Amino acid sequence: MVVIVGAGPAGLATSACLNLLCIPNVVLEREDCSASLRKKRSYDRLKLHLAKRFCQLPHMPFPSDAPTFMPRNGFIEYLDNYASHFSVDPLYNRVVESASFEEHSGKWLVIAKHMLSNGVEEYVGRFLVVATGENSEGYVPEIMGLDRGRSCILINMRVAKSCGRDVLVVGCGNSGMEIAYDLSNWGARASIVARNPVHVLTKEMVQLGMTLLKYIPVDFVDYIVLMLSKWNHGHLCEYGLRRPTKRPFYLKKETGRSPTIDVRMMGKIKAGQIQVLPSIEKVTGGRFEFQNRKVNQFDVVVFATGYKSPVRKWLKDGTSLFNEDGMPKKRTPDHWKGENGLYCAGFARGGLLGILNDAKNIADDICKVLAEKGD
Ligand SMILES: Cc1cc2nc3c(=O)[nH]c(=O)nc-3n(C[C@H](O)[C@H](O)[C@H](O)COP(=O)(O)OP(=O)(O)OC[C@H]3O[C@@H](n4cnc5c(N)ncnc54)[C@H](O)[C@@H]3O)c2cc1C
Ligand SMILES: NC(=O)C1=CN([C@@H]2O[C@H](COP(=O)(O)OP(=O)(O)OC[C@H]3O[C@@H](n4cnc5c(N)ncnc54)[C@H](OP(=O)(O)O)[C@@H]3O)[C@@H](O)[C@H]2O)C=CC1
Ligand SMILES: O=C(O)C(=O)Cc1c[nH]c2ccccc12
Repeated sequence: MVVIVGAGPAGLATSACLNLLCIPNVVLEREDCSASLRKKRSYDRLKLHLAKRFCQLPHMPFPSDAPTFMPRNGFIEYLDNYASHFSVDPLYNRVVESASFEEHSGKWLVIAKHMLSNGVEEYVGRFLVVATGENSEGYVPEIMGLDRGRSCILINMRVAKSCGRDVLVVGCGNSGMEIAYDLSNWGARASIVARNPVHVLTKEMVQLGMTLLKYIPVDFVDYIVLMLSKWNHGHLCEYGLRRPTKRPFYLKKETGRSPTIDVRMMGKIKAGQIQVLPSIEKVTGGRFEFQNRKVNQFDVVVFATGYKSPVRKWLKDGTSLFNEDGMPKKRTPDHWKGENGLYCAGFARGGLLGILNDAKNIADDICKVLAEKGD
C-alpha cells in the first residue's frame, strides 16, 4: 500500500501513475475537495502563467482547443476530469497529523484526524508520498511595530475589494504583483513593496525560454530573454525596481525563485498608478517608514510574502528527505526520494512540470522496488 498525503495536482498525478501500474494507494486530503489551492485559496482571475504544454499531468494532455494559458476554472475542470479518468478517489476531510516509520514492521504509520467525525484514523503503508505542496501555509513576516489588530491584514490570495482605500501589498512575487494589479483596477490606491531585485518577464518570454531550454544552454536562453525584457520593460530602476545580477532561468534552476510574470502590472507602475516602495523599516502607530525614509499610512496591508511548507510538524521520520524548512534537502532532479520508502511529489520548485516528472519517477521507483522484492 502507498499512502499519499495531499490531493492537489501532485497527489492526484502520483495516484494516477500508481493506478496505471495497479499498485494500491490511498490519498488523504485535509480539505473537502481535491485541488483545494485553486478551488478554495485563489482568486477568480488566476490563470496558469505557463503555456498549457508545460502544465499538464502525466498521461493526459489538455484538450487541443483549450486556451494556451488555462483559466482557473478550466484547470479545475481538467484536474477533476483527470482524477475521474484515472480512478483517483481521495479520502477528504482527513488532516494528517503524524507520520512515522516503524522499524519493526518496515512500514509507515500515518495518523489522520477526520474533520467531520473528529475521529482519529490510522493508515499503514510500505511507502509514503508527501504531496502537501510548496505553498501549503501562508507566510507573514514579523515587522517591527506592526500591530496586527489595527490595520486590516489580508494574507496571500484572500483580498477584499478596497475601492478608494490606500492599500499596501508586501511582496513583489507573482501573487503580490497580481493582487496589486487587481486592487488598482478596483480603484484602490495601491503600493507594493519590492524588498529585493526581481526579474519581470511576460508569459510569452517565459514560454519562449522554456521552449528554448530544450535545445540551448540556460545562459544563452537567459541572454535572449533578458534582452527581450529590457526591450519590452525598459530600465526597471526608473520605477523603483531592480533586476537581480543573476539571470531569470538560472535563478529558477538554482534557487527555485520564479521570475515575476507581468500581467499588465508594469503598465500601471510606469503610469504611476501603483507606487513601488523599498523595504519596510518599521511601523509606528500605523505609520509605515520605508528604507528610503518615506512615511505612509495605509487602510489595508496585504501580505503576499510567500508560503511555508510545515511538513516537519507532522512527518516524524522525514529527515532523510526534508530539511527544517519542509523542503527537500537534495537539489532537483534528485529531490524526490528519501529512505524507507519515503517520497515527495511537488517539491521540485518546478511547478506543474516538476510534478509531472515527480509523479512518474515515484510510481516507477515503487514499481521497481516491489518487483525486486518479488511483491
Ligand atoms: C497561486 C499559484 C499559482 C500557481 N500557478 C502555477 C502555474 O501557472 N504553473 C505552474 O506550473 N505552477 C504554478 N504554481 C505552482 C504549483 O505548480 C501549483 O501550486 C500546484 O498546485 C502545486 O500542486 P501540489 O499538489 O504540489 O500542491 P497543492 O496544490 O498546494 O496541493 C497540496 C494539497 O495537500 C493538502 N494538504 C496539505 N497538508 C495536508 C495534511 N497535513 N493532511 C492532508 N492534506 C494536506 C492541501 O489541502 C492541498 O490540497 C502556482 C502556485 C500558486 C500558489
Ligand atoms: N499562475 C499565476 O498567475 C501565479 C503563480 N504564482 C506562483 O505561486 C508561487 C508563490 O508565489 P508568491 O505567493 O508570489 O510567493 P513568492 O515566494 O514567489 O514571493 C514572495 C515575495 O514576498 C517577498 N517578501 C518576503 N518576505 C518579505 C518581507 N519581510 N518584506 C518584503 N517582502 C517580502 C519576497 O521578496 P524576496 O524576493 O526579497 O524574498 C517575494 O517578492 C510561485 O511559484 C508563483 O510563481 C503566484 C501567483 C499567481
Ligand atoms: O509558478 C511557478 O512558480 C512555477 O514554478 C512555474 C514555473 C516552472 N518553471 C518556471 C520558469 C519560469 C517561471 C515560472 C516557472
